Amino acid sequence: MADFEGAKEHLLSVKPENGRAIDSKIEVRDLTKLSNKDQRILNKVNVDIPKGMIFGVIGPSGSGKSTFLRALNRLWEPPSGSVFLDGADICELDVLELRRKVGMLFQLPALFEGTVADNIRYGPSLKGKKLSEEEVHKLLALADLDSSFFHKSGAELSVGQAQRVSLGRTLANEPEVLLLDEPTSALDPISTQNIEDVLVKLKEERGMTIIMVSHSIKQIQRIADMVGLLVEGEIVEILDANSLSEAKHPMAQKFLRLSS
Ligand SMILES: Nc1ncnc2c1ncn2[C@@H]1O[C@H](COP(=O)(O)OP(=O)(O)OP(=O)(O)O)[C@@H](O)[C@H]1O
Repeated sequence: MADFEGAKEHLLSVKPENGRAIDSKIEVRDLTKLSNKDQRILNKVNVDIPKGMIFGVIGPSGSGKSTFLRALNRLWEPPSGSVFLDGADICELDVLELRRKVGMLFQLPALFEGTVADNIRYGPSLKGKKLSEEEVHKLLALADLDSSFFHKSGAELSVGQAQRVSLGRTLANEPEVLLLDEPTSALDPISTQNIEDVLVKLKEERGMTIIMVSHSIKQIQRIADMVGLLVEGEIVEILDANSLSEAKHPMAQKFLRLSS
């Protein structure tokens, strides 16, 4: 397991606005989003996410978790505030290149027509690269799918299998960061565990930075290193995933009490 103790201490002790955290992969500064009716969906969110960490995002329904996640690969453009990837403002990066580096997985998998191999090959093909059979098999294995899936049609897969193909398709772009929006909420416990195992492996073996929204406190405790608690569009606390009971914000305490 990677040693995050220094990064954790730093994250817990330094206010992001006071400067860049050590080895941050993602820095979010004063990220704000208003709704059409001028309601604050996100309100000056500041957070530094260290490289190679699984960072969980939890909070009540409607608190802005998905909106936060979607800002990180420009599924919406921040009207106010900034997001930096390795110190570079993401608004200054080519958006397709950004989305290769910062891959995203949603609650429900949406596969393209065709075989599993077609799906896995899709991202690289946009850059003119055709993955070899061996490369596809490696990606299948990485997503915990055996070689029998290669020729299967996306339409004949279970939701759990399709979610793993989605993960393999995202990994084919060789992302450095994975954004996951409740990726296991539609899955049974076994499929959930398969995905969790893959995520932990990606972190430990590839140093991938993973940011995951989840409604499951238990899941966050199982796999996350740090957790950001979003309440009414604000990150009110950042905690060690093993110390959620130490939350001090009253809404955070209430949310955690009712969720456990
Ligand atoms: N494009 C939009 N226009 C207006 N309001 C929006 C838009 N997108 C989201 N919202 C509102 O912003 C708030 C936050 O939504 P978001 O989906 O980010 O919350 P969430 O924490 O992910 O919720 P959940 O846990 O239920 O998925 C909600 O009140 C939602 O209705």
